[in-house]
Amino acid sequence: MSHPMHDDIQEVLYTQEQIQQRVRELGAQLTEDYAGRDLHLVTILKGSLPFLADLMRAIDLPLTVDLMGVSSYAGIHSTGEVRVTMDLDETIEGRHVVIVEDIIDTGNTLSYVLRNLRQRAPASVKIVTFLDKPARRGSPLEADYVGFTIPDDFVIGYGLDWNQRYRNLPYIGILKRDVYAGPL
Ligand SMILES: O=P(O)(O)OC[C@H]1O[C@H](OP(=O)(O)OP(=O)(O)O)[C@H](O)[C@@H]1O
Ligand SMILES: Nc1nc2[nH]cnc2c(=O)[nH]1
Repeated sequence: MSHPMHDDIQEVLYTQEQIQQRVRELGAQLTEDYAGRDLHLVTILKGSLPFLADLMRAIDLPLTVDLMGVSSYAGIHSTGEVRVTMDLDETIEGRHVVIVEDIIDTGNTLSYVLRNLRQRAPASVKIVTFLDKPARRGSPLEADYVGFTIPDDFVIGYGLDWNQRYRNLPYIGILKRDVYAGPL
């Protein structure tokens, strides 16, 4: 059945089933790597919420979760200016932190978050990102765990937005050019 939201998609990159499979694999890897340690997941809002919700249930360890609101995109463009919209609730000092991100693109957001979190003296910091788009990276930045490496297209769904919309698409797709090239 046709639906306006789905009509805006040029191509489906990853289906719901492919996403779930890959998240299970990432969860199994983290379960192995963090066995015996207290894992603290720090999620970067808002795009990472669906990934966090799935990933945390795929990790078979005692863990804790906190949220940090960070934003830098307007439409399809990075403003280059990272804004903290909500700070963490708990201290991360002495804790084993894994940052949960939906996508690393230019790397601006995570470079900022890494600098910010390292000042708080955690025991360790690693990064898990569901998507990695290395083509547009400004400075070298590598995630420790990556779901999928994608080409240089603007993607939406599974939490990822365009102007705050499409986050509820259950799959990841490429947005049609005429959607973001046209009037809002
Ligand atoms: O590597 P970068 O080029 O910095 O891009 C990646 C960031 O962009 C998106 O966040 P956005 O600013 O759109 O906020 P949101 O998660 O609330 O949508 C995404 O969730 C990442 O945090
Ligand atoms: N929705 C979305 N947000 C992003 N932030 C950085 N890159 C992207 C992208 O390709 N899609």
